[in-house]
Amino acid sequence: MKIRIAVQKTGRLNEDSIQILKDCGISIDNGKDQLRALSRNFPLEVFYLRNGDIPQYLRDGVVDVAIIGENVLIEKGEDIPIAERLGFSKCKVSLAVPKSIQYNSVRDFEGKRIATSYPNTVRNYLEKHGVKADLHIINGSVEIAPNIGLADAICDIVSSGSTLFKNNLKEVEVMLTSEAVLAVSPKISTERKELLDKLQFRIQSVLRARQSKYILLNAPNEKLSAIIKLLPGMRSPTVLPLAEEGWSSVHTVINKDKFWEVLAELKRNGAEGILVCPIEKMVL
Ligand SMILES: Nc1ncnc2c1ncn2[C@@H]1O[C@H](COP(=O)(O)OP(=O)(O)OP(=O)(O)O)[C@@H](O)[C@H]1O
Ligand SMILES: O=P(O)(O)OC[C@H]1O[C@H](OP(=O)(O)OP(=O)(O)O)[C@H](O)[C@@H]1O
Ligand SMILES: [Mg+2]
Repeated sequence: MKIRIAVQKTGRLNEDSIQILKDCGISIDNGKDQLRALSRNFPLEVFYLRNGDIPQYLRDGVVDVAIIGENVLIEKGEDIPIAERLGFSKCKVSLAVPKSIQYNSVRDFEGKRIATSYPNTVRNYLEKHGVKADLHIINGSVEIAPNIGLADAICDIVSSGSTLFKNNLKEVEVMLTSEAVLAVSPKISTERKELLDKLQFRIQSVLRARQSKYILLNAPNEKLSAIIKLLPGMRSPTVLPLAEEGWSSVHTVINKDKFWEVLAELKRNGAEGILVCPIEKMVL
């Protein structure tokens, strides 16, 4: 019995999807042009597919789980449950208009032609606001549509905004935010659900570790209580005596985004020799 996972064959999600499996200790025997591969050390079979096709494979139960952009699920897989948010490939799906247009509100889209690869998302959003527009469905290079007279506006993925900028467009409505997710087939069997639980346990340990740093520092004993107050830690920091009398070493785990804020405070309170190390896995 194996759990069957779909990952994107080529594109934005491919590398990070394989990396997260690797970080979970799952090695995949992989020929570059293979569409299907097995893991050597986990009961897992990988299918390399187009992101846009994955919702249907999940619905049909042809694969059990998938790493997919949440935006694609919202567009064509609202019936498919998400088991885990994976924290990479973060982006928005937005409406944009030519820079020169004076934009007031979503009502400005009434009767306009909108080019997009996300027709359901746009339709639902506009319907919610009581607006009717004319959708022009295209599969790529959407941002060029207004410049060639194909549409008045577009709806597409926005990340840094540089594609919009280069095409003289401005973002006017953010319809949704997205990241890569682990999605589950509604038809997954009980046995494969058990394998999913094992996989998910590993993924959670990896994601938690990615969010955290292990820090070590030295401090004179009389400063310890002030320093410990600055450090949240998993339970409470470990304090070990240094060989030099009157000094201790403090070890703890800290959220990677909080670290820089705390660093200056630690130094001000007498911490020295501060080391910050990555964590590979973290189980609570
Ligand atoms: N510029 C971006 N920044 C961050 N994430 C993005 C960006 N563009 C796309 N994504 C995310 O990555 C996913 C895959 O995008 P990509 O362009 O590789 O594939 P695609 O052409 O949409 O799909 P397919 O695999 O069906 O060809 C998107 O659905 C979205 O979730
Ligand atoms: O805001 P930005 O950082 O510029 O990113 C947004 C662009 O990225 C994606 O295209 P991608 O590069 O994946 O090309 P594709 O159209 O071939 O999928 C998306 O379709 C946008 O065009
Ligand atoms: Mg793309």
